[in-house]
Amino acid sequence: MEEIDHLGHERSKIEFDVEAMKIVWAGSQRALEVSDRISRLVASDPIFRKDDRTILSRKELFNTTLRKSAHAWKRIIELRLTEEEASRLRFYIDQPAFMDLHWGMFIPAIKGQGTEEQQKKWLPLAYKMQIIGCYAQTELGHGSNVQGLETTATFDPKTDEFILHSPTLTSSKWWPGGLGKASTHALIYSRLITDGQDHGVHGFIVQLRSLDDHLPLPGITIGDIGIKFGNGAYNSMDNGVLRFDHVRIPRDQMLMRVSQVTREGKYLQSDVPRQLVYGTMVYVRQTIVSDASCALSRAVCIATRYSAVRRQFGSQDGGPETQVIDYKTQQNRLFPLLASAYAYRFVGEWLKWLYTDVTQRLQANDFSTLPEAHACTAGLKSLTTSATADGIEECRKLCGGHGYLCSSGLPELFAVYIPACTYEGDNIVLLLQVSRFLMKTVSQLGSGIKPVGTTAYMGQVEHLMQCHCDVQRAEDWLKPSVILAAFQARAARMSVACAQNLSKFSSQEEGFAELSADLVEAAVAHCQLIVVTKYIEKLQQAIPGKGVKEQLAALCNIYALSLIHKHQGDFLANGCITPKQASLVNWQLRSLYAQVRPNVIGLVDAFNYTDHYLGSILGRYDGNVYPKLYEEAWKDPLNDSVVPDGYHEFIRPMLKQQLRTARL
Ligand SMILES: CCCCCCCC/C=C\CCCCCCCCCC(=O)SCCNC(=O)CCNC(=O)[C@H](O)C(C)(C)COP(=O)(O)OP(=O)(O)OC[C@H]1O[C@@H](n2cnc3c(N)ncnc32)[C@H](O)[C@@H]1OP(=O)(O)O
Ligand SMILES: Cc1cc2nc3c(=O)[nH]c(=O)nc-3n(C[C@H](O)[C@H](O)[C@H](O)COP(=O)(O)OP(=O)(O)OC[C@H]3O[C@@H](n4cnc5c(N)ncnc54)[C@H](O)[C@@H]3O)c2cc1C
Repeated sequence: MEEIDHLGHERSKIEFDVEAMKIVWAGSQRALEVSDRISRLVASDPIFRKDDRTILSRKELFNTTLRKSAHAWKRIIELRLTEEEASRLRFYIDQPAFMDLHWGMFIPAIKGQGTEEQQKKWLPLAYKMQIIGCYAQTELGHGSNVQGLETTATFDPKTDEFILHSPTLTSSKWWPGGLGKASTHALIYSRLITDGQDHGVHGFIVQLRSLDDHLPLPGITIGDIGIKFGNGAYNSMDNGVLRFDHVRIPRDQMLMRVSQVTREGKYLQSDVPRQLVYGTMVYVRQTIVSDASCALSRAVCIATRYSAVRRQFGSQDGGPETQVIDYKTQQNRLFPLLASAYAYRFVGEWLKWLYTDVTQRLQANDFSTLPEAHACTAGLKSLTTSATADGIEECRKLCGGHGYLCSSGLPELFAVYIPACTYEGDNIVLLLQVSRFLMKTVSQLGSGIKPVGTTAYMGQVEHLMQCHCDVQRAEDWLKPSVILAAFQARAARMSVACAQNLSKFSSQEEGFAELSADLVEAAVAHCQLIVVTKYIEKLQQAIPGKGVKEQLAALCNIYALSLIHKHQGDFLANGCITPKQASLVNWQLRSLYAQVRPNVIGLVDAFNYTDHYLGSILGRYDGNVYPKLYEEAWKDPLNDSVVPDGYHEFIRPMLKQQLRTARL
């Protein structure tokens, strides 16, 4: 029987080349080919099914994680998948697992902080999965404040070993993914003590479990920290707890690229900056920005398709009711999220370039761009994950009641995504790092040090402090130069205001503590400017395909103007725009919504997500929502029997008792 495309009418209205847009979204024709092939491979393999995840017990869920990970590894070997293909495989399997930490943090940490000799010894074992590693930094008492970690690694010159110890309850390692049940090894961040002196936090490779029977090695207490938010979701991950009781490791298991301990116990600091100990976090924060565009685009794809299927009110003369996507309020909530998904995609691409560039420089001992890379990764990680978490929840609401069903895919997506606002650095703590960087930049203005990179706009601070926005008609808001000038003026004015207010305090520290809420807002303004700038730069490149660039330009304008609307308090209070110009933003936004409306199904089809990956009845490609929702309900285990278990024990006696009371 031929399948009916319930969204066919929508697809017939699309005004641009969706196939060409798929290439832009994937990054290249080759990336699209890889993504497409691997997504189909995963969707067609029954071991990777995920429709039962929310009803499995924790043990069953973890067992599926182990099975899927082992099967994925088998397929990687059998099919000789490249690193890119393997990473796509993990993406489409779509189940957080210990493998993420092994490949995503343990290996990068050894690469970034290990000496050549250490890399030669450990990386081949890790690449072949002969050991499984995790990244154990956070403790029960400290996560954000890395310098406050309490685990100690004390050098014993008699035996040429470090003694790992957890001196307090709060020093227990707590949270590391993969630690609880799967890992054989861990990168332990702990205070280095030599000759009674504390040298601060350093990384150590420590074996935790036997490679023969997986039992914890002597002196090691280890387990899972317990069930986390939401059904399914991040509970496939074995986040763990770990304590050391005087565990000995050889000296050469301290990662020694940044600093070394000699055979005699002497502590040596190399020319490499200490902050490189934090390098793995910079790497992962960069990947999290691209992940944000994936998570947001997934939610938006579901909400957009469903909004085109769903009809409510507005029927005239017995005709069809209005598609909810045609309500302006629905568009005003949904289209900026669609635009944000594209914006995060492009800023993620740029951040990847920035990270590659800084890594090459670090290898050549050029550390000049490290502060900028830290500020950009920290700030953009914070901005994009907060907006994505809120955006997923908004998409759930956009789907009305059915969005609350697990079969919509949105509750699980929300539950699995929200810890991104916390892990790899709490979002507020990270924004405070950005504001520190901005305050330093402002304090150096006029000193001859020219601001570069993403703070180059501060070089024109005098102009930005008093310039006026050049918008008279709504269409003027479509000019990239006008948008950029408004965002630059807002960011510069907010940073300068913070710097001026800071100078009123007797100490920088006191000022930072008192003004931290304002500082965070200045950091957000700076990060939003980066996203807008990188999107506009993307549009300056050649982008082939009929109508593709026009759609991307419309989305760029929606992204920027919806932010001006949302933060108009900042723009107005700082005198960057007038109230009249703020109202023209809304006029222009409405016109942009009308422009993209016929194309939105094409814009979400361009993500090229399979129904397996979306995991949502509301977001099905064919829009066949109602029969499938109805079918799905009957699969619930509660419907296995017509009369529920427990009827005789609880319901019947209650009913009978009421009967007796009524008779009395
Ligand atoms: C199937 C097989 C294939 C599989 C393939 C899989 C691929 C998988 C890929 C990816 C998957 C990844 C999955 C990841 C899941 C997420 C898991 C989550 C893991 C974690 O959460 S790990 C723990 C993270 N913890 C944190 O982020 C802690 C946050 N805190 C900090 O970062 C710091 O403590 C701080 C920055 C907040 C403060 O540090 P502190 O030392 O006190 O520093 P300051 O005094 O403030 O600053 C001093 C100075 O240093 C600069 N600086 C700080 N940090 C950095 C840095 N990272 N880099 C460079 N510089 C830094 C700071 O700006 C100051 O500079 P200044 O002196 O002002 O010039
Ligand atoms: C799902 C998940 C997976 C994780 N995986 C790992 C892992 O694999 N390895 C690992 O080592 N860790 C991991 N973590 C730990 C994670 O990195 C930390 O939880 C995170 O860095 C936040 O630190 P915290 O818990 O100490 O938060 P806290 O710092 O205690 O934050 C609590 C509150 O205090 C506020 N706050 C803290 N400091 C300041 C400040 N200076 N100014 C203003 N406000 C402040 C925060 O904004 C927040 O609102 C994971 C966490 C989660 C949730």
